[in-house]
Amino acid sequence: MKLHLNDPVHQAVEWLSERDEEKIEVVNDQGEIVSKLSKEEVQLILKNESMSHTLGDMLHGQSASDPNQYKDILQSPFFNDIINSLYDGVFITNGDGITVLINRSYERITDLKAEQLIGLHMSEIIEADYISKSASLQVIKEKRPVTLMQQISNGRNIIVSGTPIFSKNQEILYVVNSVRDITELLQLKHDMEDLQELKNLRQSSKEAYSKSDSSPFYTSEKMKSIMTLIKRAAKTDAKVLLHGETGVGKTMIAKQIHELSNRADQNFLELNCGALPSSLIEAELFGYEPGAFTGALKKGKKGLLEVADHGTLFLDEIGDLPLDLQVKLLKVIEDQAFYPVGSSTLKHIHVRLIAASHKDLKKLVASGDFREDLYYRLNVVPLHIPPLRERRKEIIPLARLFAEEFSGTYEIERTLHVDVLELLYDYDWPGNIRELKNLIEQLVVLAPDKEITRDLLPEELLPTGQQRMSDLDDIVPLKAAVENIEREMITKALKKYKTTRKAAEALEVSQSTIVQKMKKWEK
Ligand SMILES: Nc1ncnc2c1ncn2[C@@H]1O[C@H](COP(=O)(O)OP(=O)(O)OP(=O)(O)O)[C@@H](O)[C@H]1O
Repeated sequence: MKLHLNDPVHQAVEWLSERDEEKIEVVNDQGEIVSKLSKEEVQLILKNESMSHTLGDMLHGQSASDPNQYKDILQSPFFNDIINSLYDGVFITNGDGITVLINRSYERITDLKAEQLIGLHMSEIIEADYISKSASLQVIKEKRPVTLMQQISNGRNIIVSGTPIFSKNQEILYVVNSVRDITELLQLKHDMEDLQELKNLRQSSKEAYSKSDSSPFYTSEKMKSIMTLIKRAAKTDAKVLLHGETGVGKTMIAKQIHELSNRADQNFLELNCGALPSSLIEAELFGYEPGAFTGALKKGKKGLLEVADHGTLFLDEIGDLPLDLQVKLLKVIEDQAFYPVGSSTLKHIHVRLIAASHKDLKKLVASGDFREDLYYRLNVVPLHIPPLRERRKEIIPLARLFAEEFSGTYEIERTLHVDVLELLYDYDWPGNIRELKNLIEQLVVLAPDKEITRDLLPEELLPTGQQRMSDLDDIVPLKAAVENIEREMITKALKKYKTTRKAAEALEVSQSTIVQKMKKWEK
């Protein structure tokens, strides 16, 4: 015979005493067996229950009054294996707030051991300063899941989410807390990001290696949009003013503007206004008549303005042009004509001017070092060329291009190991593309094997803490050693001061010395 959950308890008592059966089956509305009760169990429960209660009340009451029924589960090896395999910490208290179980991850995160905690009430754990506050006590008080931040005695911050487990009559049997270390969470997030970065890097270097045509110029979004402007400006005769740190490729861009313009089959000439003294700049720009000044060529010389007629003249480091020459240049722009030094014959010209500066010309105007009228004349199309570190996407394709180029020049095939590419990518390149190009040339020449590996990289490219001591035992010709030190010091100064002028000041040499040396290393 079966009894229903709604049948009174006394019916079960009577039924069991009349028959000789061991167990009675209790079913629900669907006829499913929900429990099998023995005589002993019924008698035991009867001690606490009234005879008028139903079997349903009795069964629910049994779970409420006996949390020990879960004790076996909590102590079973299988359950412990599961709990210990979790990455998150687990901390379980009973409904009174007494610790009954913690897993290994909790021990790892908090440095607290099970032996220290099991059996202690949460308030004792707080009192002992093991934790700052208890999620379990709050869960017990509020009878709902709670998430809070706790500080642990080892100094870590953790997030605890406590969830109550209720009996059928809504009493809390246990509180299960899952615990996460915030520092670990952040670390995981960083690891994920690093992994993604590395994947992108390997992907982009793979793509770069598989490209057959070597034209990786301007793969970054920044440079692509600058190229759009360049193409537009190239179609006109508008003057372009390029601004950007040394070595970012201003000269190269000026050449491209020329090549994209309808002057492409005429001359493109360049004058570095920072590398020559004022009198020589004047002679270079305007040319001179025979015997115009001491040391002048006998037959005179055509100025760049004249040679560049119908073509393009690129005035690099325009910020270094002395004020008296600024006035003369302004006049050339206004008149489209000039007098060579020592001559009374006016030369009419039709030259496109492109100027460049690593200095902020607006500031020079403000300080009175650059004429405002000339600034506005030159600044028709202003273009800022970002430093390489702001367009890192280009580092790897460029490095690869230079490695190919120099492999061809020196007739030795050299490729860059992916570790090297990663370090190149991470470096800030104070000397920009020029510095990158110089380094790759050095590496191609010096690498003993086909693949260029990270041990050949200069110290400044290695992550901090992995830097090598200079190999002082190597004997090299003194000239080469001095040059290496010069190069190292200039690179360091450029990295620190960002501009050739400030680097020159710090190294107590002229700015043109630095520019000349960098250009020499480039060759
Ligand atoms: N996009 C590029 N692709 C390949 N090589 C480049 C690129 N941009 C620059 N370079 C190379 O980098 C070196 C430095 O470039 P460039 O002389 O144009 O820089 P710059 O900004 O004019 O420097 P400075 O201000 O010192 O005159 C040159 O050897 C140039 O060929």
